[in-house]
Amino acid sequence: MDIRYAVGKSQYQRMTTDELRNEFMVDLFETGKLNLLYCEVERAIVGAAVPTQSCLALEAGKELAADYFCQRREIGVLNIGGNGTVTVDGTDYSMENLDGLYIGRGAKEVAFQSVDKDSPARFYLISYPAHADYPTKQAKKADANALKLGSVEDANKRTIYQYIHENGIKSCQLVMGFTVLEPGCVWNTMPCHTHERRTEVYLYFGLDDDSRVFHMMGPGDETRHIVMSNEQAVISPMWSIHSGCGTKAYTFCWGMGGENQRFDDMDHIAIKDLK
Ligand SMILES: O=C(O)C(=O)C[C@H](O)C(=O)CO
Ligand SMILES: [Zn+2]
Repeated sequence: MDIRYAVGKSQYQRMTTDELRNEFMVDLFETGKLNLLYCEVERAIVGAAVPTQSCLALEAGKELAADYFCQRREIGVLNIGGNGTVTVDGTDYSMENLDGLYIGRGAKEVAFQSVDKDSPARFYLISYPAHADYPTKQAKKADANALKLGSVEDANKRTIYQYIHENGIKSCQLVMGFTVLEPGCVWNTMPCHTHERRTEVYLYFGLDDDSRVFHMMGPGDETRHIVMSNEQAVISPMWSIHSGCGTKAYTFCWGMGGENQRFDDMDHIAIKDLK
């Protein structure tokens, strides 16, 4: 597992494009592999599993000094690919496109499988340390708390589907879901915000080869952007906005961990104050 150390605000001010990409952008989807990245920020682990012929088992790795991955951790899973299965301690969860799964602390064996190796499942994972056991539970788009935000005039009409949150699937600190932009809408989270109480990771997906999302980051008065392509994730530290503008509509998975789970606990920044 690679480790990504945290970058401070003052270091950020002087970083080049390549340095920003190397420190904050995460590229983990690889056919036939399960790749993980350990982030110092909130001790998040971000991962991607794309099983083909055989199933891929989630191992703790030496970085966790644990008997198994979920000994002290919880995980959120989102399938952004073809049909697949996640097996948790002998129970199979069938995962269609955009199905989610919360895996609680204490689950000993977790494995990922595809139904069709030519149209594999693409599992995105986000994990944080957990202090209590909550039951493993599947999430379906039809059961998500759906928040409709934005407008066509502001090019930001979108639906936020909340899976793991205060009033939905229970967790210790993980809050997770995904946001779908309407065709022709390109902005997410604008007007933007920070929330020093939580850090966030975004995974952009549903982009074709020629499309990109300009992910906005940094304090509101000192923004930079990172150009993201399909299935790339980006770490958003506590001091950073997280917003994006695509060359066309896209979808993204957001996941957070930290001090609280209050989705609306945000420090909003007016567009006129951005620099
Ligand atoms: O579309 C949006 O707006 C979002 O999805 C916002 C993120 O979920 C977020 O930043 C939550 O803090
Ligand atoms: Zn946020």
